[in-house]
Amino acid sequence: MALAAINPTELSAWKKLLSIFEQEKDISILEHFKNEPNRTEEFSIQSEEFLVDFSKHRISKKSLSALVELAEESGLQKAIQQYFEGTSINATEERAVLHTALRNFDKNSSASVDGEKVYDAVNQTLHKIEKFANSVNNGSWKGYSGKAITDVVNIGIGGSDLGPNMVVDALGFYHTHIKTHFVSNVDGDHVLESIKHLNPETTLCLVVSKSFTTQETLNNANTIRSWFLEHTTQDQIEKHFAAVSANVDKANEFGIASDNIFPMWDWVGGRFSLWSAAGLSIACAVGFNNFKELLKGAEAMDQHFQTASFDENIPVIIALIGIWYADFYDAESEAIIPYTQYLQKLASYLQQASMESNGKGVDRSGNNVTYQTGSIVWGEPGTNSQHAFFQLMHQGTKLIPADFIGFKKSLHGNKRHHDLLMANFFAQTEALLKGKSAENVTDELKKQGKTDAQIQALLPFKVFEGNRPTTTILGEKLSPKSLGMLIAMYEHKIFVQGVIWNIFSYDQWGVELGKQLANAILDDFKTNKFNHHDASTAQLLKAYQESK
Ligand SMILES: O=P(O)(O)OC[C@H]1O[C@](O)(CO)[C@@H](O)[C@@H]1O
Repeated sequence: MALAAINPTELSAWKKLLSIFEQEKDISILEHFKNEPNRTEEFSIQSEEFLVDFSKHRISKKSLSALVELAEESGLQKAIQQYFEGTSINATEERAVLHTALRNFDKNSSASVDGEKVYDAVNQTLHKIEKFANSVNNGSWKGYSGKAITDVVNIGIGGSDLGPNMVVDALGFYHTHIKTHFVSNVDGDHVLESIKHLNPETTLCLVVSKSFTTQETLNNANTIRSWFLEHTTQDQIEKHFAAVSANVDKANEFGIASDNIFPMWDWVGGRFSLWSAAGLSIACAVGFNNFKELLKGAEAMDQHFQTASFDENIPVIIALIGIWYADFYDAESEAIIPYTQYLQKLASYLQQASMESNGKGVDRSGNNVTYQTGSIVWGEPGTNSQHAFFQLMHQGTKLIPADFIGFKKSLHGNKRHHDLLMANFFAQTEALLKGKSAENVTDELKKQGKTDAQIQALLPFKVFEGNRPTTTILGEKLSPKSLGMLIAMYEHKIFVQGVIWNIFSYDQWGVELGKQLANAILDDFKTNKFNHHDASTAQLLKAYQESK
C-alpha cells in the first residue's frame, strides 16, 4: 500500500505550530540564543563527516519539538520504511522509489520490487560499470583507429545530465586523465561547441536516457553519430557509443551494441539516478573506486536517516526547517551556498531534484493543497555570490533561509586561501544573524569623522536588521564519500517534505505539456499555419518563420 494521505493542516502538531508561530514570530534568533543557553549543542548534529548547526534559525526548542511531532504524526517512520523497502510510493506511475537500493551494499537488504529482491540486479550492473570504467581508464577500450579513449561525452538531459554533471565537477580534484563533457540542450550550438575540439578517434559517447525517447537526447546523439560518420564507417560506431536506458529496444534501434547497453530501472527516478549506470561518466571521470566511495557515502547517510531519532536526524531536521519557513513564515525560496568552487553545480542539480519533486499543488487525494509546498531552490558558491546577490539577502525584503556548506580542509592545501574562504563563510552567517545595529553604525561613522547630521542621514542605509536564518553544514573535506552523504541528505530532505506535504514527490506530469506543444509547433513549421495559436504566440511564430 502506498503512502497514506494525511492533510498536514488537520494534524494537531500543525495546529500547535500555528499557535507557537503566533507567540514566537517576533522573537529574534539572538533572543532565542539568550533564552536557551545550551542552544548551540541542542541545535547541532554531528555525523560521520558533517557538523550541522541549525541554531541560527527562528526556531525555539518549543517549535522544534512541535515540528518533530509533525513528522511523527505524518506517519514519517512508516513512510521511511516503505521508501527503503520498495513500496510503490510513486503511486501515479505505480512505481517504487528505490534509488537507495543502488548504494546498499548489504546482501541481505530487503529492498524488493513486486516481491523480487533487487540486490543481485544492482550488483551485476555495478560490476558491469566497473569493467567498463576500468577499460576506459586503463586504455583497453579502443576507438575505431585502435587508439585509447581520451574523452567521454555524456548525452542526456534533466536527471540524465544534472546529477552526473554536478558530481563530475564536484570531484574534479579526483579526476583521472579522462576528460568528460556534457551535452544536454537541444540547442545545436551546445552540441557543436562541445565536440568542436574533440577527436572522434578517441571520443566515447554515453547516451543516457531512461525513456530513450527524449527529444533533446536523441537529436544530440544523432548529431554526434553523424559527426562520427564523417570520419568512420557505420560498423565502427559501436566502439564509440554506450547507452544507459530502461528502453533497451530503442537503444538497439539507435545502433548501440547490446553489450554496451546498461540498464536503468523504472524504480529509479531520473533525478535520483546518478547512483546507477547513469553515473557511468562519473565512474570514467574519477575511476570506479571513487564512484564506489560516493555510493558508500550515500549509504552512510541512508543508515543515519533510517536509524537516528527524528530530533537528531539531519535530513528530517533540515526538511522540517524548510517546512517551518515555507508554511508559517511564507518564505518562497531557499538558497544553497557552498563555499567551494567544486560545488558550483550543486544548486542547479538540487533545483531539479527538489523542484521537479515537490513542485506539486495537488495532494495525495487529488485535492488542491491549501498550504505552500516545494520552495524555489537557488544559489551559487561563496565567495562569488557575496559579490552578486548577498545584498538582497542582507538588506532586501525577502526572507531567504540559506544553507552554507563548507569544508575544514581544502583539497590543494593552500592554507592562506582556505582561511580567507572560510573566514568569509563564518562571517556571512554571523552577519546574517546579528546584522549591524544603529549604535555600531554611529560609532563607525564617528570614527570616520562624520558630523551628526551626516550620521543621521546615512544611518538607515547602513543598518542591517540581521535575524536572517542559516544552516551551517561544516564537513571535514570534500571527498567522494562526503559528497555522497551530502547528496543523499538532500534527497531524503525532499522525501520527508513530500511526506509531510502529502504530495507525490516522484512523478513530474507538469513537464509534459511544454514537450507536447513543442512537437505540435514543429509540425506547424512545416505547414506555416499558426492561427490556431493564441495571438501572441502566433505573432512570434510568424516573426520567426519570416527570418528563415
Ligand atoms: O532520462 P530521460 O528519459 O531522457 O528523461 C530526462 C528527464 O526528463 C524528465 O522526464 C522531465 O524533464 C526528467 O524527469 C528526466 O530526468
